[in-house]
Amino acid sequence: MTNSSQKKTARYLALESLEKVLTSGAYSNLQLNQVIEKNNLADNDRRLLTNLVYGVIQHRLTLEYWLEPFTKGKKIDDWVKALLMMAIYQYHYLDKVPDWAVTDESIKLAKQRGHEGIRKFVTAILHRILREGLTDFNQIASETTRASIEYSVPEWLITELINQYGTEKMIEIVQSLNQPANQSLRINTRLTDKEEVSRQLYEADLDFRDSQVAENALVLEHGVIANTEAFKNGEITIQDESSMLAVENMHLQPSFRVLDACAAPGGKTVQIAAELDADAGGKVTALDIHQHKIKLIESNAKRLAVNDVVKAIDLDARKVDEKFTDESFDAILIDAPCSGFGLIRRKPEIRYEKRLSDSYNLQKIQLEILAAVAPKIKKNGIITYSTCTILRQENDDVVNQFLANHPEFTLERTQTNLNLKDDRQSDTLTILPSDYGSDGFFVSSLRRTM
Ligand SMILES: C[S@@+](CC[C@H](N)C(=O)[O-])C[C@H]1O[C@@H](n2cnc3c(N)ncnc32)[C@H](O)[C@@H]1O
Repeated sequence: MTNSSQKKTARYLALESLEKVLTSGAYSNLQLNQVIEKNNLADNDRRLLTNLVYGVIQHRLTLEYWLEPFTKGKKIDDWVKALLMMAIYQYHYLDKVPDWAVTDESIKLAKQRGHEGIRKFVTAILHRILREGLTDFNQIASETTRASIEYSVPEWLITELINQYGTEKMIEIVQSLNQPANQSLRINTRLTDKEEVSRQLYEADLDFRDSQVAENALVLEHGVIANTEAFKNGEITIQDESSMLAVENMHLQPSFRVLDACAAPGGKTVQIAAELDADAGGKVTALDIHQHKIKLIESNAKRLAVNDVVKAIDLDARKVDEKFTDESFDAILIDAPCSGFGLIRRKPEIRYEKRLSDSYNLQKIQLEILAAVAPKIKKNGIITYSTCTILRQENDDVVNQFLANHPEFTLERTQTNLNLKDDRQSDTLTILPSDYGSDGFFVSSLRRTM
């Protein structure tokens, strides 16, 4: 146990966080936010902490594979295993930290957290690793198992990605998952425009570029958006570029009555709201099944000064019939609950937690939501169905099954903005995390024709 007078270093905090994520199912991003908020860390310590936590989780299967020959048959505590994985991660992936420093720091941590026996055990294993080196992946006979270990993605997901995209694309996708995610921002067009925001960011010394993917997006190359005046004033908000395409495809008009059926925390509700005008009768009704998330939508709307057109209600979208008459909305967004594989870069542990059966269970809910909401769109209106996953079970399969049961709808080609190359075979749009450095995302446009 730590002596409370000792300051917790970035490595100590990383180890604590890893234990929580790897063994108690904590979410890495929430855990990190909490630790960063609680401990007054210098910038470089914060960066090291984030790098270690994300890095070890991203490469978990690889690190376990490398560690296994050195701990074979030995029973070790979870935190000691996490400490050893963290050391291997630094030896292999962090060029800037010399091996001797990693070894010293790891042994110090072992002593701080454990007893003399553990210190000796960790010291012996680290010295052996440095002496003997790490096992080559070529020793793994099966190609899928090798890809699973090398890219640290469960074997079932490797197989599924090969089935859906082919081997070459699978490799591109899984390689991209361990790259840092783009930091993008959306311009709140209710308050400002891209030119004005660009001027402010330039003056604040932030490096940014135009988005290739979405119209009102900028991508930050360097710096922190949350400290800018534009963020504090609600002129910009943090949102992934690809996720902006759902609302950009709704073809909204200021007077529209809009339903956002799965809305919390409200990222897309506020994007919709920015297009509406209360004086013209515009309004977005935002539903979420979880009551505690409703206030997230409300505070988001307030922060971006669009609360005049937002009404948030806790309601299961499968029960919309209880509250709304048929054909009450000009446009509907179903940003469905999904497996979230498009977000692996931001939540690297997702890949280990889900199974293919989860996608099929979600498909059932997605179809139930679509079927319940369908009568609420006016004739000629569009239901935009989107997810942040890249598996067809929750995307094209859902759309095709819905269309098979609803002849009153047709699939319209989802528009791509700006410079996206458009060689799609399908009218739906799937953006892979390997395409533009954004999150993976799926958008489809279902027009009611009868
Ligand atoms: C992908 S998230 C939505 C993200 C949101 N559109 C945004 O841009 O910030 C899906 C949301 O659907 C909600 N949800 C899940 N099942 C639902 C249901 N049956 N009815 C309404 N909301 C549901 C979840 O609580 C979750 O907040």
